[in-house]
Amino acid sequence: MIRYGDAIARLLAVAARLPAERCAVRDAQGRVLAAPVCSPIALPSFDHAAMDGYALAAPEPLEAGSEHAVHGSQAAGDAARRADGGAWEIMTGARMPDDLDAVIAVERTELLESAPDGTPLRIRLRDELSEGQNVRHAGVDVAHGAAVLDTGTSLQPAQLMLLAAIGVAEVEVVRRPRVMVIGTGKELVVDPRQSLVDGQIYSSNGPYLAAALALAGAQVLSCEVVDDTAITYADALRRAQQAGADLVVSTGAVSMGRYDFVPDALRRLGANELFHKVAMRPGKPLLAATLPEGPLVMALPGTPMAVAAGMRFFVAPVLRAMLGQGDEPPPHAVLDTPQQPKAGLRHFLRATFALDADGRLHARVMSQQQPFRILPFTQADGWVVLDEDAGDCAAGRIVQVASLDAGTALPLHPFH
Ligand SMILES: Nc1nc2c(c(=O)[nH]1)N[C@H]1C(S)=C(S)[C@@H](COP(=O)(O)OP(=O)(O)OC[C@H]3O[C@@H](n4cnc5c(N)ncnc54)[C@H](O)[C@@H]3O)O[C@H]1N2
Ligand code: MOO
Repeated sequence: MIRYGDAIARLLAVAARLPAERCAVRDAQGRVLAAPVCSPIALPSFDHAAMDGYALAAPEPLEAGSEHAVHGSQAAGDAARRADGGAWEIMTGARMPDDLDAVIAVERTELLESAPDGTPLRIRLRDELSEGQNVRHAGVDVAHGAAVLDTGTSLQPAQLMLLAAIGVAEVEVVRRPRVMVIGTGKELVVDPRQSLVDGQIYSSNGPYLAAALALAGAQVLSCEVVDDTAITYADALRRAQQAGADLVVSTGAVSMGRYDFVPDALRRLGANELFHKVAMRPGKPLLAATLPEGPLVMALPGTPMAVAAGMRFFVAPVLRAMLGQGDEPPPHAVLDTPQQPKAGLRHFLRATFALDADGRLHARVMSQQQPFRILPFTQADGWVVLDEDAGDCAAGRIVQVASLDAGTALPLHPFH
C-alpha cells in the first residue's frame, strides 16, 4: 500500500497548471491570477486632503493664532487649480490646489468672516500647522507601474477592491479546472423529493463534492449517478472526455465487493493506474488513474468521510496544482485529546478548534470518527492529521491541522 506522501507526489506529477484566459474583474471572485498585475496608475493618483478643512502653504510651520484670507474652495472631483496664496476651503479627498501643502481640520479653525451665502472669507488657526499635515501624497499606497498582485493569488474581495481602485477591467487568470462528479450505486436516490424504498439512500456525496469543488476553485461540469455496472461507469467517463473534463471525481465501487467495478472499468479503458489503496484512514481504497488523452480520474471510496478526506487531502491539492497555487502551508495546533493511531496509517480526524488565553490554537479530536457518520462532520471545525509514524500522541503534542474545506480559513474562536 502506498503512503500518502508518495501518492500525492504521483498525482502532482500529472496535474499540470492549466492554461491562462482573460476574465472581467467583475466576474473574477475566487479566480486565480495567471500573471502578475502591475498598476497602470499611482494610488492615490494625486495629492489630496485627508480632512474637511483648509489647505494652506506651510513651508515653515504656521503659528497657532495666525489669520488667513480664504481665496477659494476645492471639492472632491475638482481639477487642479492655482492657489495664488492664502487659504483654500477643502473637502476630504479633494485634490490639493497647486502650491498648498498642508490641511487643517475645520474644527481646529475659527471662522472670522464669511460671505452672506456662507462662503468662508477669513479664518484663524487654533493649532500650529506644518508641511504635509493631513495631506495624502500621490503614490504612497501604490507607485505607478508597481507589481501589486502575484501570480497564484486568489482574487477575494480585498484584491477586487484594489483592482477596481487601479482601474483594471480584465485580468489574466488560470482556467478553472473542469470537474465531472460521478456517483455509483443502485441504492442512490438523487432527488430529495422522492421517497426512499427499502435499501435506498439519498445521495449525499454528489451535493457535498459539488459544493466543496466550487469552494476549491473548480468548475463542476456535471454531477451524475450511475448504477453498479462497469458499462455505465465507462460511458460516464467517455462523456467526461468529450466534455473536456480535466478531472473526474467518482465515489464508490472501488473496494473489494463483487460490484466494485471501478478498477476493472478503468483498466479496460486503457487507463494508467497511479495507485490503488493508500495507507490511511478513512478512505483507504482510493484509486487514481489517467485515461489516455485525459482526464485524471480520482475514484474515492463511497463512504461519506472517505469522500470528505479524499476531497480535502487528495482532490484539493490537485486543484491547487492545476491552478498554479503550489502547496498549502500546513498550520499546527496543540492536541488536547490523546490519540492512539494505528501504526503505518495516516489518520485524518474530524476535530474542533479553540484558542487558549495565550492565543494558541488547540484541537480536540471528536469522539465519533466512524466513516459513515455525517452529523459530527457538520459540528467539526476542521481536521487533525496524524502521520504514519505519529505513534501514541499524548495531550500537548503539536499536530498538523487543516480547515474543514479547501478554500476556507481555520476558525479562530476562543474557548468557552
Ligand atoms: N472486504 C472489505 N470490505 C471493505 C473494505 C475492505 O478493505 N475490505 N474497505 C472498506 C472501506 S475502508 C471503505 S471506505 C468502503 C469503500 O467502499 P466502496 O468505495 O466500494 O464504496 P461503496 O461500497 O460503493 O459504498 C460505501 C458506502 O458508501 C455509501 N455511498 C456510496 N455512494 C454514496 C453517495 N453518493 N452518497 C451517500 N452514500 C454513498 C454506500 O451506500 C455504502 O454504504 O468499503 C469498505 N469495505
Ligand atoms: O476508510 Mo473507509 O473510508 O473506513 O470507510
